[in-house]
Amino acid sequence: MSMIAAFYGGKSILITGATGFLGKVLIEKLCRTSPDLKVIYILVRPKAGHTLQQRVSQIINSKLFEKVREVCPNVHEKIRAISADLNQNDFAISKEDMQELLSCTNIIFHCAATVRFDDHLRHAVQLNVTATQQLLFMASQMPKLEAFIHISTAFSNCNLKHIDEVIYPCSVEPKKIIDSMEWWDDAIVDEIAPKLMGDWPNTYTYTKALGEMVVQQESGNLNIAIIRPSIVGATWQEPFPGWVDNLNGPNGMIVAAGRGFLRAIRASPLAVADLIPVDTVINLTLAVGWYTAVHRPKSTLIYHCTSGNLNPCNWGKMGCQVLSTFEKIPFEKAFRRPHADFTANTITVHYRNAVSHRAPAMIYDIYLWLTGRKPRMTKLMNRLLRTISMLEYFINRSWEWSTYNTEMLMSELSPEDQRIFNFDVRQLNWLEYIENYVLGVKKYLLKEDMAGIPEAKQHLRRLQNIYYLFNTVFFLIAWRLLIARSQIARNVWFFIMW
Ligand SMILES: CCCCCCCCCCCCCCCCCCCCCCCC(=O)SCCNC(=O)CCNC(=O)[C@H](O)C(C)(C)COP(=O)(O)OP(=O)(O)OC[C@H]1O[C@@H](n2cnc3c(N)ncnc32)[C@H](O)[C@@H]1OP(=O)(O)O
Ligand SMILES: NC(=O)C1=CN([C@@H]2O[C@H](COP(=O)(O)OP(=O)(O)OC[C@H]3O[C@@H](n4cnc5c(N)ncnc54)[C@H](OP(=O)(O)O)[C@@H]3O)[C@@H](O)[C@H]2O)C=CC1
Repeated sequence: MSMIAAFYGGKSILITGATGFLGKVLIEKLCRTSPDLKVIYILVRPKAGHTLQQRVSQIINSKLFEKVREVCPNVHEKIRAISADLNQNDFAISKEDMQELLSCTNIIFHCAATVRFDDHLRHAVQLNVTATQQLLFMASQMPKLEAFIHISTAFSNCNLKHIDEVIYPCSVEPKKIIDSMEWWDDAIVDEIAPKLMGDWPNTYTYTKALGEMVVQQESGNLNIAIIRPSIVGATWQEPFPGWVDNLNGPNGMIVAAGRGFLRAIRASPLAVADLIPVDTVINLTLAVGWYTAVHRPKSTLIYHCTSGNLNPCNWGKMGCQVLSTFEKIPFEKAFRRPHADFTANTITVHYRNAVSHRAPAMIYDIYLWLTGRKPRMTKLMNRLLRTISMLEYFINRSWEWSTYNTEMLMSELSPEDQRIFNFDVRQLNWLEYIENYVLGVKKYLLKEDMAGIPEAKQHLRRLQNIYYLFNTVFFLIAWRLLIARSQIARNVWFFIMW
């Protein structure tokens, strides 16, 4: 019998960020392995014209929950959506709901965050720092609370090269920043942000570091643990390989490369690609929840959920495998035949952006304009280049994360739990994982049918022929202009003809 699965039986669990990438996989695994849990409270905001109930139904009826619907047919009754906005005071939760949460919750998993790199500092502080502080305050009023698990990121200290499982202080106290945000106007925040952020590359990583400090400072008597995943990718094994549903991190780049938009990216092929499958993160999270509640460690433990020091893979190997998977499993509606490489220096990057990214987009827009359609490719390409510029920081450096606590926890699990809640990334076969990842992007993110593969291959052959034709015409025109202007070129031409 799994001790972890049994532990969650009969429990009332509160999850923030339940509608996000990690949140959905967390609920899925909880409901599948502990169908006898009492209730999962999820804090959800109405969004994009959907009510809370519609949002929950969408999740439960999705492909990801296929197995859960078999194991736990009453899953609808297990999940109780509570209307909440983490940007509001008391999260705008009604009095009755708040009362129920305070009196019943046993475990909290805090996943909600803004993961945008370019978010305004005020908004990032509000969600990643102030909301964490408020949730801790709520937790301190919960008499039945056994554990509070905070999801952070391995990049919260990306300004360091070697990172231990400890909290590193930021130069300005988070409380001071929270207070200042109340009276600083946006102009002041914009001016002061670079100074506050120092060598953090974006507001996301900086505010996640502040969030950890808040957890440490406000932990009081709570049983708290922090999990720091690196770049979270598609599922490795559960509930099935390759599931992914957003464009964050590598996902958007795989789409852009597979559709032929992405031709070159500034990256160090030898830098470690510290990817971690989302089901591995969730298995560790559930194991940490159990361990923190049952063993009650004296201090707040931090768990690195990374792959680099146990089973490293670099961007070069990953890129090659992504491209070779496109040969077998091409994406539909490609703009150009997929082909991309890594560039190293700034001059090459500018050259490749002009020649391989902007020029084809402009040519295609001219074609759209000439055929009476709205040009859109240049705009799309500019967006892609902006996204790449934000990701570059993470693909040109390597970090070392120590994983003592994570390895300690692995050794504490029974063989049964090690199997059901596997977070041993040493068993991961990268080539197989990446192939399933690309396949998952095609099936679950782009919603493409496998039956369309022959047609997609034919489309790529057509694109190849257009490419050859275009190059031939371009070469002939260039050559014709050259021989019209240069005696040497004319001599070469007559020599060849002769
Ligand atoms: C030797 C051979 C070499 C071969 C090379 C070829 C290889 C191919 C690929 C290999 C993979 C390499 C990839 C490297 C990726 C590395 C990632 C590192 C990430 C480190 C993360 C740290 C981990 C974390 O803790 S947090 C989680 C990560 N967070 C994010 O990723 C968020 C990043 N996103 C943002 O900050 C924003 O979305 C931003 C700034 C990028 C874009 O903002 P903008 O306002 O312009 O757009 P949005 O409003 O967000 O969206 C508008 C529109 O665009 C669509 N979109 C969004 N993101 C992407 C994207 N990445 N790609 C494509 N499209 C995107 C979005 O859906 C919207 O579409 P609509 O139709 O308008 O709704
Ligand atoms: N994805 C990754 O690569 C990594 C993620 N992490 C961490 O994991 C956690 C989860 O990330 P991930 O699942 O990828 O993120 P997502 O962006 O997919 O999900 C974010 C979640 O937070 C919720 N949320 C955002 N703002 C509010 C608000 N004002 N009120 C209520 N809920 C809100 C979102 O709800 P809604 O659906 O309404 O927007 C969504 O459920 C984060 O803490 C992140 O820092 C760490 C390392 C890597």
